[in-house]
Amino acid sequence: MSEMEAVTKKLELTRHQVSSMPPSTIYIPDFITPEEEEQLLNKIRTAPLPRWAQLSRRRLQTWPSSLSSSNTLLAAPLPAWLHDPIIPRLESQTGIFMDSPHGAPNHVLINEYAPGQGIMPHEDGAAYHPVVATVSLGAAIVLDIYQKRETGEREIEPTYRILQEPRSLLITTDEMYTKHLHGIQEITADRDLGPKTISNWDLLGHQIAFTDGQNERQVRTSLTYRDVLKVSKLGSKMKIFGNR
Ligand SMILES: O=C(O)CCC(=O)C(=O)O
Ligand SMILES: [Fe+2]
Repeated sequence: MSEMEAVTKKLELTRHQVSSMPPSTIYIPDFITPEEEEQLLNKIRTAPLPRWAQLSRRRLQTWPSSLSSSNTLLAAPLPAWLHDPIIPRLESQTGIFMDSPHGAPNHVLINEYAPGQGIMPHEDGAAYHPVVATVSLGAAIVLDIYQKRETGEREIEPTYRILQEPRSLLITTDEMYTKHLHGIQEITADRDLGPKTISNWDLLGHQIAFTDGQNERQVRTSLTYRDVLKVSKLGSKMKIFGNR
C-alpha cells in the first residue's frame, strides 16, 4: 500500500470513530453479511467439542492454539474460515494491523455468551500488540469500558458503554487498550440504551432495534482477532533441543 493510500484509509476510518471516546475506538456496523455470519456460526457450532473450553461464565475456543505460559504462540496458520473474509477485509477497510509486528492477526478467541453470562472487567495484557478487532455474531451485547485509575484500580461505573450489534466490527487500540478495562455484565437484558448512555449510538447500523432502550440477551458469539507478539516455530524449538 502506498503512503497516500494509507492516509486515505485513515481518513475514511475517522468516519467510524466513536466521537465521545478517545480517538482509538472504531465501530463499523454490518462489517460482514448475514450469510457470512451464518457460515461462521456454523463452523463454530460444528467444531469438535474438545475445541470448547467451558469457563464458569462462558464458553471459549482458541485458534490456532492457546499461548504457552510465556505467552508464546506456536506458529500455525488460522483455519481458512477464520481468515476469509475477515482478515482481507480488515486489511482493505481498516489497515489497523499494518503496523503490528506480523502485519496481520495471528490469533482468534471465540467467546460464546448465553443470556446471563458475561466476562469480568479485565485487560487483555502484554501478550498482544495493542489492537483488538472484535466481530460480533448472533445477537447484540453491551461492552462496558472502565477507566483505570493511577493506582491501577478500576472505576466502579463504566465510563463508556459500547453496543455491539451482530455482524459489527469493534476496534480498540492504544489507550483504550492500555488505560482501560472492559467487561460484559452477567445479565439477561441490557437496559437504559440511548444516545446519552451508549457511546456509539450514532454509529449503530440498526438503531431502530433498540428504540425501547432494551436489548434482551440472546446467545452472542464474538471473534477477537489479535497479533500475538511472541511466535515460535516448532522447527526452531527442535534446534534448541538439538543444541543442548
Ligand atoms: O466478547 C467480547 O466482546 C469481549 C471478549 C474479551 O474481552 C476477550 O476475549 O478478551
Ligand atoms: Fe478482553
